[in-house]
Amino acid sequence: MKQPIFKRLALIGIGLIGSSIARRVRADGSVGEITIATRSQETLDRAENLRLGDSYNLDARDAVKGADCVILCSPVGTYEAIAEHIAPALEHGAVVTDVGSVKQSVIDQMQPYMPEGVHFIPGHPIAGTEYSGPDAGFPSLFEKRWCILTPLPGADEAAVKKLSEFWRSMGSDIDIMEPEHHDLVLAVTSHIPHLIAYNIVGTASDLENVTESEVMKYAAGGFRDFTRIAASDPVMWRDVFLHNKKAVLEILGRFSEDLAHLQRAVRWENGDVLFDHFTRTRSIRRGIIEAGQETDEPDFGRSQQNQDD
Ligand SMILES: NC(=O)C1=CN([C@@H]2O[C@H](COP(=O)(O)OP(=O)(O)OC[C@H]3O[C@@H](n4cnc5c(N)ncnc54)[C@H](O)[C@@H]3O)[C@@H](O)[C@H]2O)C=CC1
Ligand SMILES: O=C(O)C(=O)Cc1ccc(O)cc1
Repeated sequence: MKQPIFKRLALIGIGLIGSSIARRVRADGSVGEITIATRSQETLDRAENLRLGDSYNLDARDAVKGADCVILCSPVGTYEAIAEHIAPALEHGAVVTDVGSVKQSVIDQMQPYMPEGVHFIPGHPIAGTEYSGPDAGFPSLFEKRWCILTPLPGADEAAVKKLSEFWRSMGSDIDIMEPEHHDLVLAVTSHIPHLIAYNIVGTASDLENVTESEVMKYAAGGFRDFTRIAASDPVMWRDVFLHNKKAVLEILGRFSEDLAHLQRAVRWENGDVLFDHFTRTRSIRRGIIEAGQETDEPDFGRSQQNQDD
Protein backbone atom coordinates (compact mmCIF):
# COMPACT_ATOMS: atom_id res chain seq x y z
CA MET A 1 0.00 0.00 0.00
CA LYS A 2 1.30 3.46 -0.83
CA GLN A 3 2.58 5.70 1.95
CA PRO A 4 0.18 8.63 2.67
CA ILE A 5 1.64 12.09 2.00
CA PHE A 6 -0.04 13.46 5.13
CA LYS A 7 -1.22 11.42 8.10
CA ARG A 8 -4.15 13.63 9.01
CA LEU A 9 -5.69 16.28 6.76
CA ALA A 10 -8.00 18.94 8.20
CA LEU A 11 -10.33 20.64 5.73
CA ILE A 12 -11.89 23.86 6.98
CA GLY A 13 -14.91 24.46 4.72
CA ILE A 14 -16.36 21.62 2.66
CA GLY A 15 -17.91 23.17 -0.44
CA LEU A 16 -16.94 22.68 -4.08
CA ILE A 17 -13.18 22.82 -3.48
CA GLY A 18 -12.99 21.16 -0.03
CA SER A 19 -15.23 18.29 -1.08
CA SER A 20 -13.31 17.79 -4.34
CA ILE A 21 -10.08 17.47 -2.34
CA ALA A 22 -11.78 15.05 0.08
CA ARG A 23 -13.18 12.91 -2.74
CA ARG A 24 -9.84 12.75 -4.51
CA VAL A 25 -7.65 11.94 -1.52
CA ARG A 26 -10.13 9.31 -0.32
CA ALA A 27 -9.98 7.60 -3.70
CA ASP A 28 -6.15 7.84 -3.86
CA GLY A 29 -5.23 7.06 -0.25
CA SER A 30 -2.84 10.02 -0.32
CA VAL A 31 -3.75 10.99 3.27
CA GLY A 32 -4.29 8.77 6.30
CA GLU A 33 -7.46 10.39 7.61
CA ILE A 34 -9.60 13.42 6.89
CA THR A 35 -11.15 15.66 9.48
CA ILE A 36 -13.72 18.20 8.36
CA ALA A 37 -14.89 21.44 9.93
CA THR A 38 -17.53 23.78 8.65
CA ARG A 39 -19.70 26.50 10.02
CA SER A 40 -23.20 25.06 9.81
CA GLN A 41 -24.60 21.79 11.10
CA GLU A 42 -26.54 21.32 7.87
CA THR A 43 -23.39 21.35 5.69
CA LEU A 44 -21.57 19.14 8.20
CA ASP A 45 -24.42 16.61 8.11
CA ARG A 46 -24.36 16.65 4.33
CA ALA A 47 -20.58 16.05 4.31
CA GLU A 48 -21.10 13.13 6.68
CA ASN A 49 -23.89 11.67 4.54
CA LEU A 50 -21.57 11.89 1.55
CA ARG A 51 -18.86 10.16 3.69
CA LEU A 52 -16.33 12.83 2.79
CA GLY A 53 -14.32 12.52 6.02
CA ASP A 54 -13.48 10.42 9.07
CA SER A 55 -14.52 12.98 11.68
CA TYR A 56 -16.72 16.09 11.63
CA ASN A 57 -16.53 19.26 13.73
CA LEU A 58 -18.35 22.55 14.02
CA ASP A 59 -15.27 23.98 15.73
CA ALA A 60 -12.28 24.32 13.38
CA ARG A 61 -9.94 24.32 16.39
CA ASP A 62 -10.96 20.74 17.20
CA ALA A 63 -10.47 19.71 13.57
CA VAL A 64 -6.83 20.90 13.36
CA LYS A 65 -5.69 19.07 16.50
CA GLY A 66 -3.22 16.37 15.43
CA ALA A 67 -3.40 17.39 11.75
CA ASP A 68 -0.12 17.54 9.80
CA CYS A 69 -1.88 19.41 6.98
CA VAL A 70 -4.62 22.02 7.32
CA ILE A 71 -6.33 23.49 4.24
CA LEU A 72 -8.66 26.48 4.48
CA CYS A 73 -11.39 25.94 1.87
CA SER A 74 -13.85 28.68 2.85
CA PRO A 75 -14.41 32.14 1.29
CA VAL A 76 -11.33 34.38 1.66
CA GLY A 77 -13.19 36.86 3.89
CA THR A 78 -13.26 34.20 6.64
CA TYR A 79 -9.51 33.51 6.78
CA GLU A 80 -8.33 35.96 9.44
CA ALA A 81 -10.91 34.85 12.00
CA ILE A 82 -10.23 31.17 11.25
CA ALA A 83 -6.43 31.65 11.48
CA GLU A 84 -6.76 33.39 14.84
CA HIS A 85 -9.11 30.70 16.13
CA ILE A 86 -7.12 27.63 15.06
CA ALA A 87 -3.62 29.01 15.85
CA PRO A 88 -3.39 27.69 19.46
CA ALA A 89 -4.29 24.15 18.36
CA LEU A 90 -1.94 23.85 15.35
CA GLU A 91 0.64 21.03 15.56
CA HIS A 92 4.33 21.86 15.45
CA GLY A 93 5.57 21.03 11.93
CA ALA A 94 2.09 21.12 10.35
CA VAL A 95 1.62 22.53 6.85
CA VAL A 96 -1.10 25.21 6.84
CA THR A 97 -2.36 26.18 3.41
CA ASP A 98 -5.47 27.43 1.61
CA VAL A 99 -7.20 27.44 -1.76
CA GLY A 100 -8.25 31.09 -1.85
CA SER A 101 -8.54 32.90 -5.17
CA VAL A 102 -6.42 35.84 -3.94
CA LYS A 103 -3.05 35.55 -2.26
CA GLN A 104 -1.61 38.77 -0.80
CA SER A 105 -4.67 39.38 1.36
CA VAL A 106 -4.60 35.76 2.57
CA ILE A 107 -0.99 36.27 3.68
CA ASP A 108 -1.87 39.56 5.40
CA GLN A 109 -4.81 37.93 7.16
CA MET A 110 -3.16 34.67 8.26
CA GLN A 111 0.59 35.18 8.66
CA PRO A 112 0.38 37.23 11.91
CA TYR A 113 -1.33 34.30 13.66
CA MET A 114 0.92 31.47 12.45
CA PRO A 115 2.94 30.03 15.36
CA GLU A 116 6.69 29.30 15.11
CA GLY A 117 7.32 25.86 13.66
CA VAL A 118 4.14 25.82 11.54
CA HIS A 119 4.73 25.91 7.76
CA PHE A 120 2.31 28.40 6.23
CA ILE A 121 2.28 28.01 2.42
CA PRO A 122 -0.56 29.81 0.58
CA GLY A 123 -2.00 28.03 -2.45
CA HIS A 124 -4.58 28.38 -5.23
CA PRO A 125 -5.82 25.59 -7.47
CA ILE A 126 -6.84 27.18 -10.77
CA ALA A 127 -9.78 24.86 -11.14
CA GLY A 128 -13.43 25.30 -10.37
CA THR A 129 -16.97 25.62 -11.60
CA GLU A 130 -19.90 27.93 -10.97
CA TYR A 131 -21.39 25.42 -8.48
CA SER A 132 -20.94 25.44 -4.74
CA GLY A 133 -21.54 23.31 -1.65
CA PRO A 134 -20.43 19.79 -0.67
CA ASP A 135 -22.49 18.06 -3.39
CA ALA A 136 -20.80 20.05 -6.15
CA GLY A 137 -17.30 18.54 -5.77
CA PHE A 138 -15.80 15.80 -7.92
CA PRO A 139 -12.47 13.96 -7.68
CA SER A 140 -11.06 14.90 -11.10
CA LEU A 141 -11.52 18.67 -10.62
CA PHE A 142 -7.79 19.37 -10.25
CA GLU A 143 -6.57 17.11 -13.04
CA LYS A 144 -4.38 18.84 -15.62
CA ARG A 145 -4.94 22.16 -13.85
CA TRP A 146 -2.38 24.49 -12.37
CA CYS A 147 -1.99 24.88 -8.66
CA ILE A 148 -0.12 28.07 -7.76
CA LEU A 149 1.81 28.21 -4.50
CA THR A 150 3.04 31.54 -3.10
CA PRO A 151 5.47 30.57 -0.30
CA LEU A 152 6.83 33.38 1.85
CA PRO A 153 10.55 34.23 1.76
CA GLY A 154 12.45 31.66 3.81
CA ALA A 155 9.70 29.04 3.60
CA ASP A 156 10.77 25.52 4.51
CA GLU A 157 11.74 23.79 1.25
CA ALA A 158 10.79 20.31 2.45
CA ALA A 159 7.30 21.56 3.39
CA VAL A 160 6.84 23.25 -0.03
CA LYS A 161 7.97 20.01 -1.68
CA LYS A 162 5.53 17.95 0.35
CA LEU A 163 2.61 20.26 -0.44
CA SER A 164 3.60 20.22 -4.13
CA GLU A 165 3.63 16.43 -4.02
CA PHE A 166 0.14 16.50 -2.49
CA TRP A 167 -1.27 18.66 -5.33
CA ARG A 168 0.56 16.59 -7.93
CA SER A 169 -1.08 13.49 -6.50
CA MET A 170 -4.41 15.15 -7.38
CA GLY A 171 -3.28 15.59 -10.98
CA SER A 172 -2.20 19.25 -10.83
CA ASP A 173 0.92 20.97 -12.12
CA ILE A 174 2.64 23.32 -9.71
CA ASP A 175 3.80 26.89 -10.28
CA ILE A 176 5.50 29.06 -7.68
CA MET A 177 4.71 32.78 -7.82
CA GLU A 178 4.99 36.03 -5.90
CA PRO A 179 1.61 36.76 -4.27
CA GLU A 180 1.25 40.23 -5.82
CA HIS A 181 1.99 38.87 -9.27
CA HIS A 182 -0.55 36.09 -8.72
CA ASP A 183 -3.21 38.65 -7.80
CA LEU A 184 -2.56 40.72 -10.93
CA VAL A 185 -2.56 37.71 -13.26
CA LEU A 186 -5.75 36.31 -11.71
CA ALA A 187 -7.41 39.73 -11.86
CA VAL A 188 -6.96 39.61 -15.67
CA THR A 189 -7.73 35.95 -16.25
CA SER A 190 -10.47 35.27 -13.71
CA HIS A 191 -11.66 38.14 -11.53
CA ILE A 192 -12.41 40.76 -14.21
CA PRO A 193 -14.07 38.17 -16.50
CA HIS A 194 -16.38 37.31 -13.60
CA LEU A 195 -17.12 41.00 -12.96
CA ILE A 196 -17.91 41.51 -16.64
CA ALA A 197 -20.26 38.51 -16.57
CA TYR A 198 -22.02 39.75 -13.42
CA ASN A 199 -22.37 43.15 -15.07
CA ILE A 200 -23.67 42.10 -18.48
CA VAL A 201 -26.18 39.64 -17.02
CA GLY A 202 -27.40 42.40 -14.67
CA THR A 203 -27.71 44.83 -17.59
CA ALA A 204 -29.65 42.25 -19.61
CA SER A 205 -31.97 41.46 -16.76
CA ASP A 206 -32.74 45.19 -16.37
CA LEU A 207 -33.57 45.29 -20.08
CA GLU A 208 -35.70 42.18 -19.84
CA ASN A 209 -38.71 44.13 -18.56
CA VAL A 210 -38.51 46.32 -21.65
CA THR A 211 -38.17 43.49 -24.14
CA GLU A 212 -40.54 41.11 -22.34
CA SER A 213 -38.14 38.27 -21.77
CA GLU A 214 -36.65 38.26 -25.27
CA VAL A 215 -33.21 38.45 -23.71
CA MET A 216 -33.48 34.95 -22.31
CA LYS A 217 -35.56 33.56 -25.17
CA TYR A 218 -32.98 34.43 -27.80
CA ALA A 219 -29.90 34.07 -25.60
CA ALA A 220 -27.16 32.88 -27.92
CA GLY A 221 -23.89 31.18 -26.98
CA GLY A 222 -22.00 34.22 -25.75
CA PHE A 223 -24.70 35.37 -23.37
CA ARG A 224 -25.31 31.82 -22.11
CA ASP A 225 -21.63 31.57 -21.23
CA PHE A 226 -21.93 34.81 -19.27
CA THR A 227 -24.97 33.52 -17.36
CA ARG A 228 -23.00 30.42 -16.35
CA ILE A 229 -20.20 32.53 -14.91
CA ALA A 230 -22.64 34.99 -13.31
CA ALA A 231 -24.28 32.06 -11.47
CA SER A 232 -21.09 31.67 -9.38
CA ASP A 233 -21.32 31.86 -5.60
CA PRO A 234 -22.05 35.47 -4.46
CA VAL A 235 -20.27 35.18 -1.09
CA MET A 236 -17.11 33.75 -2.59
CA TRP A 237 -16.97 36.37 -5.34
CA ARG A 238 -17.87 39.29 -3.07
CA ASP A 239 -14.85 38.30 -0.97
CA VAL A 240 -12.58 37.95 -4.02
CA PHE A 241 -13.32 41.53 -5.11
CA LEU A 242 -13.03 42.98 -1.61
CA HIS A 243 -9.69 41.21 -1.11
CA ASN A 244 -8.12 41.87 -4.52
CA LYS A 245 -9.19 45.50 -4.75
CA LYS A 246 -5.84 46.95 -5.89
CA ALA A 247 -5.23 44.59 -8.83
CA VAL A 248 -8.89 44.56 -9.88
CA LEU A 249 -9.03 48.38 -10.00
CA GLU A 250 -5.74 48.52 -11.89
CA ILE A 251 -6.96 46.11 -14.59
CA LEU A 252 -10.45 47.65 -14.67
CA GLY A 253 -8.87 51.04 -15.44
CA ARG A 254 -7.11 49.59 -18.49
CA PHE A 255 -10.23 47.67 -19.48
CA SER A 256 -12.36 50.83 -19.40
CA GLU A 257 -9.86 52.70 -21.58
CA ASP A 258 -9.85 49.88 -24.14
CA LEU A 259 -13.64 49.71 -24.06
CA ALA A 260 -13.86 53.45 -24.65
CA HIS A 261 -11.59 52.99 -27.68
CA LEU A 262 -13.98 50.40 -29.15
CA GLN A 263 -16.99 52.55 -28.23
CA ARG A 264 -15.45 55.42 -30.15
CA ALA A 265 -14.82 53.19 -33.16
CA VAL A 266 -18.49 52.18 -33.18
CA ARG A 267 -19.68 55.79 -32.79
CA TRP A 268 -17.47 57.05 -35.65
CA GLU A 269 -18.06 53.94 -37.75
CA ASN A 270 -14.35 53.20 -37.82
CA GLY A 271 -14.48 49.67 -39.22
CA ASP A 272 -10.71 49.32 -39.50
CA VAL A 273 -10.25 49.77 -35.76
CA LEU A 274 -12.92 47.16 -35.03
CA PHE A 275 -11.62 44.73 -37.67
CA ASP A 276 -8.01 45.01 -36.50
CA HIS A 277 -9.00 44.52 -32.88
CA PHE A 278 -11.18 41.47 -33.57
CA THR A 279 -8.48 39.95 -35.79
CA ARG A 280 -5.92 40.30 -33.01
CA THR A 281 -8.17 38.72 -30.37
CA ARG A 282 -9.15 35.88 -32.70
CA SER A 283 -5.50 34.96 -33.18
CA ILE A 284 -5.08 34.83 -29.38
CA ARG A 285 -7.90 32.28 -29.09
CA ARG A 286 -6.47 30.23 -31.95
CA GLY A 287 -3.06 30.26 -30.28
CA ILE A 288 -4.61 28.86 -27.09
CA ILE A 289 -6.30 26.05 -29.02
CA GLU A 290 -3.13 25.23 -30.97
CA ALA A 291 -1.20 25.07 -27.70
CA GLY A 292 -3.70 22.40 -26.60
CA GLN A 293 -4.94 24.35 -23.57
CA GLU A 294 -8.54 24.52 -24.77
CA THR A 295 -10.90 22.72 -27.11
CA ASP A 296 -13.10 24.45 -29.65
CA GLU A 297 -16.22 22.81 -28.19
CA PRO A 298 -18.90 24.96 -26.57
CA ASP A 299 -19.31 24.12 -22.87
CA PHE A 300 -23.08 24.17 -22.33
CA GLY A 301 -25.12 22.13 -19.91
CA ARG A 302 -23.52 21.07 -16.67
CA SER A 303 -24.83 18.96 -13.80
CA GLN A 304 -27.20 20.41 -11.23
CA GLN A 305 -26.25 23.33 -9.09
CA ASN A 306 -26.02 22.76 -5.36
CA GLN A 307 -26.02 25.44 -2.74
CA ASP A 308 -25.08 25.19 0.89
CA ASP A 309 -25.01 27.75 3.65
N1 LIG B 1 -15.41 27.98 -6.80
C1 LIG B 1 -14.32 27.97 -7.53
O1 LIG B 1 -14.42 27.81 -8.75
C2 LIG B 1 -12.99 28.15 -6.88
C3 LIG B 1 -12.88 28.61 -5.57
N2 LIG B 1 -11.64 28.80 -5.00
C4 LIG B 1 -11.55 29.30 -3.63
O2 LIG B 1 -11.90 28.22 -2.79
C5 LIG B 1 -12.54 28.69 -1.61
C6 LIG B 1 -13.83 27.91 -1.42
O3 LIG B 1 -14.64 28.07 -2.55
P1 LIG B 1 -15.80 27.02 -2.89
O4 LIG B 1 -15.42 25.66 -2.43
O5 LIG B 1 -16.14 27.24 -4.30
O6 LIG B 1 -16.97 27.59 -1.97
P2 LIG B 1 -18.28 26.88 -1.45
O7 LIG B 1 -19.25 27.97 -1.19
O8 LIG B 1 -18.66 25.74 -2.31
O9 LIG B 1 -17.80 26.30 -0.05
C7 LIG B 1 -17.35 27.09 1.01
C8 LIG B 1 -17.41 26.30 2.30
O10 LIG B 1 -16.92 27.08 3.37
C9 LIG B 1 -17.79 26.94 4.49
N3 LIG B 1 -17.61 28.10 5.37
C10 LIG B 1 -18.04 29.37 5.18
N4 LIG B 1 -17.65 30.14 6.21
C11 LIG B 1 -16.95 29.33 7.05
C12 LIG B 1 -16.30 29.55 8.30
N5 LIG B 1 -16.27 30.73 8.88
N6 LIG B 1 -15.69 28.48 8.89
C13 LIG B 1 -15.70 27.25 8.31
N7 LIG B 1 -16.31 27.01 7.13
C14 LIG B 1 -16.92 28.03 6.53
C15 LIG B 1 -19.16 26.80 3.86
O11 LIG B 1 -20.06 26.20 4.71
C16 LIG B 1 -18.82 25.88 2.68
O12 LIG B 1 -18.80 24.55 3.14
C17 LIG B 1 -12.72 30.19 -1.78
O13 LIG B 1 -11.77 30.85 -1.01
C18 LIG B 1 -12.48 30.42 -3.26
O14 LIG B 1 -11.90 31.69 -3.49
C19 LIG B 1 -10.49 28.46 -5.65
C20 LIG B 1 -10.54 27.95 -6.92
C21 LIG B 1 -11.80 27.79 -7.64
O1 LIG C 1 -15.80 28.24 -13.62
C1 LIG C 1 -15.00 29.07 -14.07
O2 LIG C 1 -15.15 29.61 -15.17
C2 LIG C 1 -13.82 29.47 -13.27
O3 LIG C 1 -13.23 30.47 -13.58
C3 LIG C 1 -13.39 28.62 -12.12
C4 LIG C 1 -12.50 29.30 -11.13
C5 LIG C 1 -13.02 30.23 -10.26
C6 LIG C 1 -12.21 30.83 -9.31
C7 LIG C 1 -10.88 30.51 -9.22
O4 LIG C 1 -10.12 31.08 -8.29
C8 LIG C 1 -10.33 29.57 -10.09
C9 LIG C 1 -11.15 28.96 -11.03
